[in-house]
Amino acid sequence: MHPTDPTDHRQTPRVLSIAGTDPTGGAGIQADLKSIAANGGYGMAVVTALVAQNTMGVRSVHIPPVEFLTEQLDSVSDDVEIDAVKIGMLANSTIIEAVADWLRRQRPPVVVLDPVMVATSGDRLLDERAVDAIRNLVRHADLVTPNIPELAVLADEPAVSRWDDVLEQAHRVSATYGVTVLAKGGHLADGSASDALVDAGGRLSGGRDLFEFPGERIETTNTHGTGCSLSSALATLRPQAPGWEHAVDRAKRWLTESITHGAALRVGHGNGPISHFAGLWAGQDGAWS
Ligand SMILES: Nc1ncnc2c1ncn2[C@@H]1O[C@H](COP(=O)(O)OP(=O)(O)O)[C@@H](O)[C@H]1O
Ligand SMILES: Cc1ncc(COP(=O)(O)O)c(N)n1
Repeated sequence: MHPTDPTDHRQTPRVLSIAGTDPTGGAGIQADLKSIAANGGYGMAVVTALVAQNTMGVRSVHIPPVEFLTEQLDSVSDDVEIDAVKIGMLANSTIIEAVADWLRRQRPPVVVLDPVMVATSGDRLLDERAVDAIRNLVRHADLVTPNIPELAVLADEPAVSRWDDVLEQAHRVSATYGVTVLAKGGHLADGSASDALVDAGGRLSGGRDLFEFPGERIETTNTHGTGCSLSSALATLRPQAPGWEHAVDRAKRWLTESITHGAALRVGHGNGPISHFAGLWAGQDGAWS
């Protein structure tokens, strides 16, 4: 039963995305809102940066004054009880500080941080000088979801390419920052796309420090926004699930189906988007009454 069923007293999670934009709808805030809806949440969004981008790359970035960011954040939290927040593109250290300040004042029960640094196209989305600030922000999160290059930056170590090394690096990041880590294997070169939930403090169910989520690489170029979509799905599912591993298991199954059906959308000429509602649409027969 879905939580919006009036006979069901569970609350639909109210989920806030704090992120940049993608006018082609595949990544950033636009992807987050679709992902939150597809996973049973009520989506809200605060924009950190306006990004002129498409499936082929980033053209330019416009950053509104930081006071306006704080005004947006307070507008939401002064009015709405937020069950979970997903933080994505933050662009520079001034924005990171403003989000950290707001978290100190208004911390929602679930905070997922996707430490966005570089787009799939290779364009930078975080100022190189802001790396220390993002490392500090990790300490405010419950879950951080780095891809392999981002994991290495957080660890302040060279990037690794073997899965066992990824797990060890994720363990060190978890211990250093006191945070649960979802290490994402989408950048592995061996035909797999496995992820792993790692917590050096044994905060996972049963006091475990590792849950692995094996996955096979789908042959597709529709991977724009996979990280954005996964982190918002996790922020949405965590308030509904008994533990992080349950949320990751469901999110990964949903993401795999959404990646599989991305190409059918025929959006753009580069790295296309995923199909966030493929599972929902599969249940519709298409006949008009
Ligand atoms: N080609 C693919 N086939 C299946 N799963 C994928 C593929 N590419 C990425 N994923 C999955 O998408 C999610 C995002 O992974 P990744 O690409 O590593 O992060 P990011 O989008 O932040 O760079 C992970 O769950 C990863 O396993
Ligand atoms: C505004 C914004 N945020 C994040 C990404 C990264 O996307 P991906 O999930 O493909 O790494 C992006 N391209 N644009």
